[in-house]
Amino acid sequence: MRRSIKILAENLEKCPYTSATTTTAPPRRFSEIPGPREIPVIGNSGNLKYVIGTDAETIENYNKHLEEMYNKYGKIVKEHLGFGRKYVVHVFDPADAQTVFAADGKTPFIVPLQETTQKYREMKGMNPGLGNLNGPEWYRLRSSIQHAMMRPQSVQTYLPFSQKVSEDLVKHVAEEQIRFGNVNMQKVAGRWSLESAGQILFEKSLESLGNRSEWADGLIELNKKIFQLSAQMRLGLPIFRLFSTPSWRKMVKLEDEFYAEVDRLMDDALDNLKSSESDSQNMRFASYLINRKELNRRDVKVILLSMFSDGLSTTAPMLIYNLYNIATHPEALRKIQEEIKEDPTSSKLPYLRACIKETFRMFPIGTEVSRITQKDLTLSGYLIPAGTAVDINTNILMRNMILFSDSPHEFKPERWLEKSKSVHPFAFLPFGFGPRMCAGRRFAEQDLLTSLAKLCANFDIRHRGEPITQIYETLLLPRGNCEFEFKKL
Ligand code: HEM
Repeated sequence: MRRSIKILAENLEKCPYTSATTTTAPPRRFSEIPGPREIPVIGNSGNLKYVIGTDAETIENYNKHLEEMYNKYGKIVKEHLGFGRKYVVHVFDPADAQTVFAADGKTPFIVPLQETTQKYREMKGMNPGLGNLNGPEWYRLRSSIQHAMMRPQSVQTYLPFSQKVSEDLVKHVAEEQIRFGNVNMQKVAGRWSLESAGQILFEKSLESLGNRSEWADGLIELNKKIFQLSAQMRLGLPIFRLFSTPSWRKMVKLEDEFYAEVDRLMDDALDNLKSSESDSQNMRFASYLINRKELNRRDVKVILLSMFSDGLSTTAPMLIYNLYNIATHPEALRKIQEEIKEDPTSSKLPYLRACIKETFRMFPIGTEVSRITQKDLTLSGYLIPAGTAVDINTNILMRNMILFSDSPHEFKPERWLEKSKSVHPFAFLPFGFGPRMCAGRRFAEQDLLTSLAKLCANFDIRHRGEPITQIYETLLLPRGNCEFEFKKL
């Protein structure tokens, strides 16, 4: 990891943002970090709006609250969460992000994205899963999938399945277009991500893009409700930690329903797969896992469940955001179509890749990448003691005026193709960084590239109506008109 930091840091001198943060003065005290006024018990004055008014609009605008804090207090802000919770330090400077990641060590510690899911799994005697674990148990499970998930060559094994899913998607989109006159991508993207998860994780078609689309819609809706409620409970009063509140009981019911379905899918897959002596390089994911001697069936299920639940809510919105950018920029669609026409079998597609990268920048799926520091650090000149929760606000960083000064809110895929333009290497972190970087990154990138290429090669795509924006529902999910017109070429 140190080497990758070194490589990424090669452009640093060119960045005005970084040099401003370099200082030799002794660090200032933690208590001096700027932030909203603190009120005993409640914590930050800013928390009041979440405690008093956990209405949907307040929660949905949490990302705007972060932006306001950045505008008001600057590139480092301290917030006390109140009600027995501790401080979180928000950083909005890529140089600080680099310092935090450099200190990650072999087992970076994180604050779980969904505390409610962690609590539910603990209550049921389940392992909390990759994205909620810390320490040696996280390391043991993560090491066992590193080879199969993170090496580009390993993920290539799944290319034929990804291509099959993209062909099913094209067929499904054409049918929906004829049937409804427009395609509701909120539904179709969810079915697509479920189908892809089935192929990768359960080694079979779930027929989500075929005759089981209603079943798929039900599971996706359930997952959406869990994310919405989880956002409310994360920002509201944390009474559910102590008592069984109505929200907690509702959450347990939703999670029960979700796990009953996923458990059945995992058991079906594992009962049908056998241990094999064949070359593990060419095995699909579940087969690869059951052939790992260090993993028992329970471990395999923990990994499958983590991958399933983390993948379901991320790739579907990313497909929608990509389609939106492409459909609202006809010249970009034309360039993608020309690129594909020139070399129909190539998977290089530099222009489409730049469009995807630009969409990750403009529509980040998460508000932050979190870490709990394991040693004392100096961030923006302030001393941060070990054990502090630090949120690296990727959402703000990737649309920052200084870092993307020419046009942070414009869709400009060309910025990723122009070699002369240097972007701070820690300003663009859609998948996080280091040993805890998104475990599904390669799958997500491959699926998006393959399916977007297929859609662009087959259709002229149009978006009309209310623009798509983002709202906070634990992740940053689409709001606006997600209906598209797909005209067969
Ligand atoms: C397009 C989509 C996606 C984005 C932008 C995304 C982003 C992220 C980010 C930012 C993290 C935290 C990384 C860190 O702390 O440094 C993460 C973690 C994770 N992601 Fe993704 N993700 C995506 C898709 C997926 C998919 C498709 C899967 C599964 C197939 C997946 C599985 C996971 C898992 C298991 C973790 C936890 C890793 C750990 O803590 O060891 N993600 N993702």
